[in-house]
Amino acid sequence: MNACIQMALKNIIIIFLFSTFFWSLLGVFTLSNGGDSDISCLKSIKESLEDPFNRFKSSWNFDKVGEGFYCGFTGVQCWNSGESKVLYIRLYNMGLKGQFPPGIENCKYLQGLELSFNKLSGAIPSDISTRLPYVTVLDLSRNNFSGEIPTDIANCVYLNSLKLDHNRMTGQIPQQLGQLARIKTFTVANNFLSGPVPNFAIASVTKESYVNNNGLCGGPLEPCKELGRKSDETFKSGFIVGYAVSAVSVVTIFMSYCVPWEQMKKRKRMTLKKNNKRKEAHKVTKLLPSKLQWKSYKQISTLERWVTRMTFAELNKATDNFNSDNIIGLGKMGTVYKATLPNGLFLAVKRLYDSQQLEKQFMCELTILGRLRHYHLLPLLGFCVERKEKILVYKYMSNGNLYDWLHSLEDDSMKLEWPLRVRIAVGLARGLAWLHHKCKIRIVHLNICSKCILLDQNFEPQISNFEGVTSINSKNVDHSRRSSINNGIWDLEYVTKDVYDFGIVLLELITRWEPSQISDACISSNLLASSSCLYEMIDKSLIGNEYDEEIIRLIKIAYDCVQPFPHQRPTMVEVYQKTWAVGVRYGIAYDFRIVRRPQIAAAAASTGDEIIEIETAET
Ligand SMILES: Nc1ncnc2c1ncn2[C@@H]1O[C@H](COP(=O)(O)OP(=O)(O)OP(=O)(O)O)[C@@H](O)[C@H]1O
Repeated sequence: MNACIQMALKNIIIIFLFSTFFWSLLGVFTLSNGGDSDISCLKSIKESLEDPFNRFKSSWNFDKVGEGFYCGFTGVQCWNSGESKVLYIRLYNMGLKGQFPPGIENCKYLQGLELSFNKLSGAIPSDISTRLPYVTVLDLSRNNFSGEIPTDIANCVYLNSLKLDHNRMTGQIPQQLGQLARIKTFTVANNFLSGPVPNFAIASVTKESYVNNNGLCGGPLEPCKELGRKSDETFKSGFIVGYAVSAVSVVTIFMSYCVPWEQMKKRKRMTLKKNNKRKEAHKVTKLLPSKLQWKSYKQISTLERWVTRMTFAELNKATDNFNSDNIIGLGKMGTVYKATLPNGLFLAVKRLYDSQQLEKQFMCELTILGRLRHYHLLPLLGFCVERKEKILVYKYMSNGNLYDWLHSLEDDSMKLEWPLRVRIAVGLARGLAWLHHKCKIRIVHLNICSKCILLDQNFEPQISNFEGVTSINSKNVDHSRRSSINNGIWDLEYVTKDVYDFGIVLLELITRWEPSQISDACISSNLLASSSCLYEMIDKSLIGNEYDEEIIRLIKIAYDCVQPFPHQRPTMVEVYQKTWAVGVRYGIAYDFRIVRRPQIAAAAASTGDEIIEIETAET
C-alpha cells in the first residue's frame, strides 16, 4: 500500500514539474510578446486620463512602429534596451484628471506606478493586486482619490513603497497592510482615515506617515482607546439642549447677523438677547443629569456671545439645498459651499463630514476662531448644530485660497503681481505676530500653508483653519507645555513651527514652487545656501523687473525662518517688522500695536517712505 502511495506521489510530482515547466515556457513566450498588451495598456491610460496641459499625450504617439517604440514615451520606462516591456510609469505633477486608469493590468510587468500631484479622483480599485501584481512602488499621493483603502493592496506582496497621502481616503487602514514584508515607505498622511493603524515591523513608518487624519491611533501614535460613550452622549445632548434653548430666537439672530461686523450697536443688542437666553438655559439645565452636560452646554452657549447660532433650514436655503453647484472647496473636515443671503451677501458654509472624530476639531474652531477678531484672521460668523449636522459659517473670501493663485496651471490670468505678493506676505506676518504675541491667549496655528490663507476682494490675506490649534488646548498635550504657552514662556517647538511654515509660504510666493518641493529643497540639499540654485528657484516672471532687491530681501527673511534649528529662527514680530519694511514702498500700513519700534519708523523715514499707522480690531 505504501509503495502504491509513493508511486502515486511520484507521478503527481512529475506531472506538477512538467506542467510548471510548460507554463513557465508559455510565460516566457508571452513575456517576449508582451508588446501588444503593453500597447493596449498605454492606449487605455491615454484614453482614460484627461491631460489638460498636454504634458504626456502628445508624446504618446501610437502611429509609430518598431520594437518598443513606446519606451520613449514621456513617463514610460521599459525594462532594458533588449526587452521592451513597460517597467515603470511616472506621470506626476501633470494636472491630470480622471480615475485610476483602467486597462493598467495589461502592463503585465509593471513594477512602478507614480501618479502623484495630479487631480485624479474616484476609488482605488478593490482588485488592485490583480491589476498590479508585481508593483514595488505605488505612489498615488496628492490627488483626490476617495473611498476606502482596499484591503487587496496587502496582496501586492512586492510593494516596498506605498504613498497614498494627501487624498480623500476614508474609513480604516486595512490591518493586513502590516503584513507587507518588503514595505519600506508607507504614508497615508492628510486623508480622513480613522481607527487603529497597521502594525508595521519597520521603524521608517513614523507619526509623519499618519498626520492629519480623522483620529488614527496605535503604532507610533497615541494608543487606541475605547471612545467614552458617556462623553459622546453628553456632548450630543449638550448640543441638543443648547439648540432647544436657542431655537426661540434664532431667526432674530440670523437677521441681525446679516449686517456687517462693524455695526457694534446691533451686536450689543444681540448680546443682550443672548444673555436672556442664557438665563433661560439655567432653567433648562436643571433637567440635565450630569455636570458634564452642563459644561458642554455652557461652552456652546458662551460661544453665542461671539458667534451666531443658525438653523439648518436657513443654511439649507442659502445654499440651495447644499447644491453641488455651490461647492467652493473640499477640505479635510468638510465641504465648503458658497451661500447667498436674502440681502445678497455671501457666506462660506463649511458642512462637516459626519464623523464623531470631527467633534473636537469643530469645537476647537468654534472656541478659538469664534473668539478672535483680527484683520488677518478669517471671521467665523456662525455655526449650526442640529441632529448630525455640524456647520461652520465664515465670511466669504471672494479670491479663494493663496495656493490656487500660486499654483494654478490652468489659468495664466491667475498670476499675482509682485506688489500683491508682498502685501500678502506682510499681512500674513502681521496676523501671525498678533496671534503669537498680542492676542490675549497666545495662539500657535501649527498648520500655516498657502491653502489656509484665504484672500478677500482686495487680496488681503486671512488666516483660516484653526482646528490644528487643538494641540495646544487638547488633553493630548501635557499640561506643562500648555501652560508654558499661555504663561508667555517662549515655546520653541510650537511657535517656531509657525515661523518655519511662514518661511515656506514666503518662498512659495517668490518661487511658485510646490510647498513640498520647497521643504525638500530646504531640508535635503540645503538649496537655499547656494545662490545659483536660489536664482533658479525664483519665479521667472518676477526677474528683471524693478523688484530684484525686494525679492532678495524677502528670500533672506525666508531663509532665516526655515533654519533647521528652531532656536535659530526669528520671532514673528521680527519677521513682521522686516517684511513690512520691504512692503513699505507699496504703502502698506505699519501696525504699531504689534510692537512699537522707533528704529522702524526711522528706517522708513530715511527712505522717505510714509508710515501709516493702523487700527487693529482685536479681541
Ligand atoms: N471663507 C471662505 N471663502 C471662500 N472660500 C473658502 C472659504 N473657506 C474655504 N474656502 C475654500 O474651500 C477650500 C477648502 O477649505 P477648508 O478650510 O475646508 O479646507 P482645507 O484648507 O483643506 O482645510 P481643513 O479641511 O483642514 O479645514 C479652501 O481652500 C478655499 O478654496
